[in-house]
Amino acid sequence: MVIRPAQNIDLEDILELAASAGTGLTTLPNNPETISNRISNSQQALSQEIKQPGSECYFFVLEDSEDNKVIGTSALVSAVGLDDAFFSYKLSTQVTASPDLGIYNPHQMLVLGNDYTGATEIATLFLAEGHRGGTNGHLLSKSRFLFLADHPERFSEKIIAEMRGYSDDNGFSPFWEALGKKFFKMDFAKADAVRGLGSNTFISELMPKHPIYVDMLPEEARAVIGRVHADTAPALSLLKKEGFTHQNYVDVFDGGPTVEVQRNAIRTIANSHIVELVAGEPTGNTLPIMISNRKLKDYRCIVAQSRLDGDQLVIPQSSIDSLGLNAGDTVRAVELFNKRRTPVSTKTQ
Ligand SMILES: NC(=[NH2+])NCCC[C@H](N)C(=O)O
Repeated sequence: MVIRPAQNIDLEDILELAASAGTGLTTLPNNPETISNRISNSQQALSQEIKQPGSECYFFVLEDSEDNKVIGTSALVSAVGLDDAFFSYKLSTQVTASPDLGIYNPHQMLVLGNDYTGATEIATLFLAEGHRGGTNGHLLSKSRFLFLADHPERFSEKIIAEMRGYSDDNGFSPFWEALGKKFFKMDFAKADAVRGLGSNTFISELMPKHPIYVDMLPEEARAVIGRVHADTAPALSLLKKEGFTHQNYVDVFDGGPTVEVQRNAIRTIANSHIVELVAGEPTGNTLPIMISNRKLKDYRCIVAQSRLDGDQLVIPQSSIDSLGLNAGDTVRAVELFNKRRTPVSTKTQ
């Protein structure tokens, strides 16, 4: 299993994954034009010298190198909201009180804003059913952090993840039904698909202009504010272990949580080391180690069983080959599982 940048030849495999992802995985639409633009944007960013984050998207795939099949996707957007406004709802508090009457009422309000403008977004995490569990989901998600660590000038200090919000098996979102639908006059799948094409202009045009009092929404909608899609729960728990926290921002369409972290606080980055590759069979107690070759266009990231306790990392020659490196080259490596926790399966984010 190898992480590498997406290429044009992956288009068909990626569309197959997109078709199986269903509604709500906004940035992986089943649309050939959007996906192929994203691949080109990514290829271009990887071959340019970039000194500060812009609207680049780095699009990665997880390839099963045995049959050259792409089984997962993930991406990094350098900075959101620079070409187009990036919207979130902030859950803020307003207190109305009348001490004379003995009435005290804290209200939650949904306030529309662009507070995450300029932040780096991790997105588009999807792993084919049948490959979930084990190390794949962790490699897909966390390889982005090793990439961030080696190319900091391309990204912001603040990293966010919009988690896919709650919707049922039929793609029905109670939050959308109660709120967005009244203003957009379309169902959730359609709104999510339009957003997936990459433009947020219709959000500025159609979203309600005033804050929304949460108390005035029906119970079914209130209940899913800040809740994730069932397939996304493992991805959220992984990000929380990396240090991401929820600061009361939610998605404007489905109420899913947006989580954030300062780049250098990300555990995978903080615990990673630059080490020299040695070809061989590791001895003693080995653990899954995530290893990045630290490159751009030729970026590769893998997991190999080894031990990370010095300046050198012993892995088989075949693993060195899949990184496109030679013995003696340096890599960035980290134990894949924080604090040796048991793996959970990761599906979508
Ligand atoms: N429906 C949502 N809350 N979508 C937000 C984005 C979900 C996911 N992070 C993605 O990249 O597509």
